[in-house]
Amino acid sequence: MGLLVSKLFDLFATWNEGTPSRILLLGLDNAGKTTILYKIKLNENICSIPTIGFNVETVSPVKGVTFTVWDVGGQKKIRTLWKHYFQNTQGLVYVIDSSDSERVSEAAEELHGILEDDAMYGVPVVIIANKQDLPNAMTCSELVQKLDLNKLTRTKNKWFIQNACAVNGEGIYEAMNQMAQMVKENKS
Ligand SMILES: Nc1nc2c(ncn2[C@@H]2O[C@H](COP(=O)(O)OP(=O)(O)OP(=O)(O)O)[C@@H](O)[C@H]2O)c(=O)[nH]1
Ligand SMILES: [Mg+2]
Repeated sequence: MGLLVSKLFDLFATWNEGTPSRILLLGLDNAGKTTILYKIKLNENICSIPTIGFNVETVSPVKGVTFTVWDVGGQKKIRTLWKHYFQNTQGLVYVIDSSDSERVSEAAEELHGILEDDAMYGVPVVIIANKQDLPNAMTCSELVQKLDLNKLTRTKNKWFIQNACAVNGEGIYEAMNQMAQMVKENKS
């Protein structure tokens, strides 16, 4: 009997691993979300246009891990649509244009707004400090301050910040690997 239960448990674990986790990819317009999505999916630099609506792709950025990634347009007038994608989200990837210091407070406000929603309670967050190739890109430690990331711990969201450059792919694997770990920890 014990053996049967153990076998069933293993079977369930395998099945559960194969189920894609639902990941939401958000951030202000022009942050680089769509560029990141297709870098992961195709390992190519696509010529992106601003997203009106969303893109969704199933990707396997890390061995043994499958994500369904929802990339939702970030223009101000369509950010009110973000909340319709929150339900059942298992991880949030929040993308920042690190060279855009003028809009970093707007990016912070939107991030905290997302995480105030009940549906996002406890959802782990990976912040991608994108566009590190551009001059005057803010560093991760600057962004921790400017985005007030320590507040997230108080709202029960584990977080991690990763430097990246979507155009050459630097830091993208690391960000996804971290997301995979955090989603796994959150499930168990
Ligand atoms: N220099 C540089 N440019 C980048 C990087 N990542 C993205 N871009 C450029 O930034 C611009 C916007 O990228 P998108 O991926 O379309 O941005 P988005 O976040 O999807 O924007 P919306 O769909 O409007 O919300 C494009 O011209 C990209 O080529 C990066 O790491 N470095
Ligand atoms: Mg886009």
